[in-house]
This record gives sequence, C-alpha cells and structure tokens, in this order.
Amino acid sequence: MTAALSLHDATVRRGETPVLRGASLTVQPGQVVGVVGPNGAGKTTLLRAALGLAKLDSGRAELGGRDVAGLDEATRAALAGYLPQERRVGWNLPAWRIASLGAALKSPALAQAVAMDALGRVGLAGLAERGVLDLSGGERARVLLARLLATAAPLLVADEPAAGLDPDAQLLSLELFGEEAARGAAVVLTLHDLGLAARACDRLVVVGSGRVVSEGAPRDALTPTVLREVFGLEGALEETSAGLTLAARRYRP
Ligand SMILES: Nc1ncnc2c1ncn2[C@@H]1O[C@H](COP(=O)(O)OP(=O)(O)OP(=O)(O)O)[C@@H](O)[C@H]1O
Repeated sequence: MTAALSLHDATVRRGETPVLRGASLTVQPGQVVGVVGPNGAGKTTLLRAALGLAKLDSGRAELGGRDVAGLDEATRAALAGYLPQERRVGWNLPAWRIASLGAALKSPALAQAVAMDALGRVGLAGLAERGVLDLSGGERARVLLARLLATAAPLLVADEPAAGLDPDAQLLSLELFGEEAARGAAVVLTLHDLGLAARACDRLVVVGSGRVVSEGAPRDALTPTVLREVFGLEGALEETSAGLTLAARRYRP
C-alpha cells in the first residue's frame, strides 16, 4: 500500500539551529497517528515539513508516494487537507462559506452542501449563517474543523484540533477523525492531552527536541520512562472504563 505521508530522515533548520533532526514518519491510509511532545519540541515543524510547507535541509517528504518538492500547491491540496495551529480568519464570512473553502474545487452548490454536512458533523448546523468572527473561539475552531472535513482528502493533518474545544467537542472531534480513517483517510494529529491522544490514536509518535524519540501503539510509545524524560512527568497511562487515561504528576527528582 502506498503511504499517504512519508517523511524520511528530515532535518529542518531555523537559522543555524536544527529544530527537526533526522525525523522519519510514515502514515498509511486508515490510520490515526498522534504526534505528541512538549512545547517547542518540533511537532508543527514535522507536520509542515511532511506537507512541503517547511524547507528540508536534508531528507525527503512524500505525499501519496510523490516527492512533495515536485508537486504544485493544487496537487498538494488535493492530496492533503491541513488544519494549521493558528485559528486565524480574516473576513467575517458566514460559517458555511468558510467551511466550503475546503471543497473549493467542487461546484458552488456542491461545495455548499458539503460544507453544511461538515458543519452538521461538528454540531454547528444551527450557526451556519453566522459570521465566523461573531462566533466564540471554540465555535470558530469547529468551523475550521468542518473546513478540514469538507476536503475529504486522502490525508488529513490537524495541528492541535482539540485546542479550545469543550470536553464533549474534543471527544467528538476525535470520533470524527476515527470516522475519516474508517473511510480510508490517513489522519495525523498533534495533541497535548496525552490521555486523549492515547485513546483516539492507533499509533503515537513522541517528538522531543526535534527528534522522534519513540513510536508505536500508545502504551509502547508513552512508557513511564518517556513520560519522565520527554515530558517531565511521573506516572503512566492507565486503562479505565473510559479507555486509556494519563495518571501523572510533575516529576521532581
Ligand atoms: N520562525 C521561527 N524562527 C525561529 N525559530 C522557530 C520559528 N518557528 C519555530 N521555531 C522554533 O522551532 C522549534 C519547534 O517549533 P514547533 O512550532 O515545531 O514546536 P511544537 O512542538 O509544535 O510546539 P507547540 O507545542 O508549542 O506548538 C521551537 O524551538 C521554536 O521556537
């Protein structure tokens, strides 16, 4: 099977400083992969490198088996939907219009129908006509999530999709990514809630100081040692009636 995303031994520098150091990541269709790590670890840089949005100093990035360096923007957009970390929207357009931008290559009528469906999935059908700048922060985040869903791209990449969402909406958003994976999409998410990440992702990739330091099924990737050494936490993932949950406190040697 051709990987939806693959990054091979990628290094990215900011000035002289490498902020991504020899990172590799492969994501297959149907998988939900969580990228986790402390602030400044390099998660966003890794996603942007994989999408061809951050220049590689060395290594290679492929989308759908094709080197991103040789792809134009329209082809990259067809291969991957991207929800950036910044929830910036310039114009106070109705929510449905912003969501329909995800389906901009479709006819206007179809794009509107796709947008309305996506807004319904994120629980915002009732606010479809409201200007996005007149929504709460969490509501606006849902609109942008709807825009991502509207792409129906073979790869969905979301940088902190749960940020600013209430607990129910956080769980809903992860359920929706599960549905997207079930239709065959490859999904890559960054998440700071490690319990949520462990519950919602098939695989976790732990990034620390620009390197992939561990990778695998949630319990294999987030061991007590990784929690301590990468996140400065003392504790473990524990199985509960709600699924895996993080029981941890700050580590003080
Ligand atoms: N434009 C920039 N110029 C210089 N350094 C940058 C720039 N953008 C990011 N960095 C640095 O690159 C490193 C990785 O940043 P990145 O945004 O990838 O981290 P992250 O893991 O996504 O963090 P967070 O969880 O805080 O969003 C950080 O040390 C950051 O300060």
